[in-house]
Amino acid sequence: MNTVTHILLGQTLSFTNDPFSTPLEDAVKLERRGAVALGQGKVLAVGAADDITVPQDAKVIDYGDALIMAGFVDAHLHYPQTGIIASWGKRLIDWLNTYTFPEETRLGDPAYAREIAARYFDLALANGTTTSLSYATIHPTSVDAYFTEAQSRGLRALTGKTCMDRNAPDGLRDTAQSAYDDSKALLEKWHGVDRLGYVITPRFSPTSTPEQLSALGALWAEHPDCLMQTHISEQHEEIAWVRDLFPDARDYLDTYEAHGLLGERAVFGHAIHLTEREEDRLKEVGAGLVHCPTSNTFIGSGIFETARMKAQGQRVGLATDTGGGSSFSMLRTMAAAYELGQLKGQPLHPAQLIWLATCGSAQVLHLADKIGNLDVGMEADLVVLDLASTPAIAQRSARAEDIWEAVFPTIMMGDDRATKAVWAGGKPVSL
Ligand SMILES: Nc1nc2[nH]cnc2c(=O)[nH]1
Ligand SMILES: [Zn+2]
Repeated sequence: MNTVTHILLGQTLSFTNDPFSTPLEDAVKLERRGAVALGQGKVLAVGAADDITVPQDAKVIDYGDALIMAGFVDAHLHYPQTGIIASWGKRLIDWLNTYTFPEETRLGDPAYAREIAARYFDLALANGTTTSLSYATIHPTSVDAYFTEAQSRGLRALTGKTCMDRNAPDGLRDTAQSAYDDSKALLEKWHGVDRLGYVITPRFSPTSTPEQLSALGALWAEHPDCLMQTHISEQHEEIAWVRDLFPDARDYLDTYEAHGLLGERAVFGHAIHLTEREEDRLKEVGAGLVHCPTSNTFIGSGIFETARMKAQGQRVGLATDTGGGSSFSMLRTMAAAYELGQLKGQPLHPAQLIWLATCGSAQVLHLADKIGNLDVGMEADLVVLDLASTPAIAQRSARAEDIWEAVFPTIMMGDDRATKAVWAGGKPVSL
């Protein structure tokens, strides 16, 4: 028997289809005065408040005009870079060497890794992000720190030990064999425990030898239910470097494919400057591409063409890429995606932006049957957004003529002040 423990009242937003390929009226279900019934960590009912019966023992929480929707799913970030977010003036390779690698070295200290993991989840939850797919550092204890923190908060969370056996400083390199052994041990320890998922994680081709890529490809073949995440085609200098390092590869994607690191459960961060062959192959395989718009402008990488990639039939998610990205907020990230779309003459509709930050990312993570949408049977990970969280936003949303005009000012100008409440696994999160 499913016992309803909580009824949440407010405006509700659910997706019934992908708004990139389906007209809005058939893609989104909105209730002006909606209700969500929760119990056993799941969504048990969603509908018009008038249509939902409130069991006697259920606690009713009325959020007024606030928007109740699925919690945000951040499909690519680096929790170890929390402390160096917003570091000035470098492009990718310089940025890695100057800011990132020294900070990631510090996470070799398990106590520091625990401190940063806790800080990261505090910030993510304050911004309404309920699931994060993060990179860890090369240190196995950095994976333990992240999973332990997520587990204690009841979160669905994913990460993996970042593997690098070349072109990284002393103290931040493993080997092909130790990357395989450590990843395997962590996978066996954490994958499928509670709401946690292990992700096989070669950082990117420049920091892995062909031997290491092959070792991780072999591990993935032994555990095909895991995701594999890495970076691809973020900056032109990086692509040229990959060409030098892998002279026999057809292109950047081939450096992964040749080593068993391409498949439906692959999650590629950035994917900005792809060749036609790479785009065709990624689509054929059904791999996930993750758009990281604040990172792409912050590091000066280029413009991912979201609308074009979606029209091609690519699987696309959205992410902060903290700390190359300049924010912990998926609202800010949607705003950046909108602005980049404008630069390409392809403005994304607010429904498409929200879909990317929830359903789209969940699809890339192969978790769309569990998270990323407000629907019966889904895990109860929710964010409740105040659509009038600042005077500037409130005065604009006050004259809105429909929900999209009401929500767009929060997408463009909102931050953690818009997070009225967060629910994770059916429980309220204290913010
Ligand atoms: N933005 C970003 N790109 C990368 N490519 C390889 N590592 C990284 C990283 O940490 N951040
Ligand atoms: Zn990244």
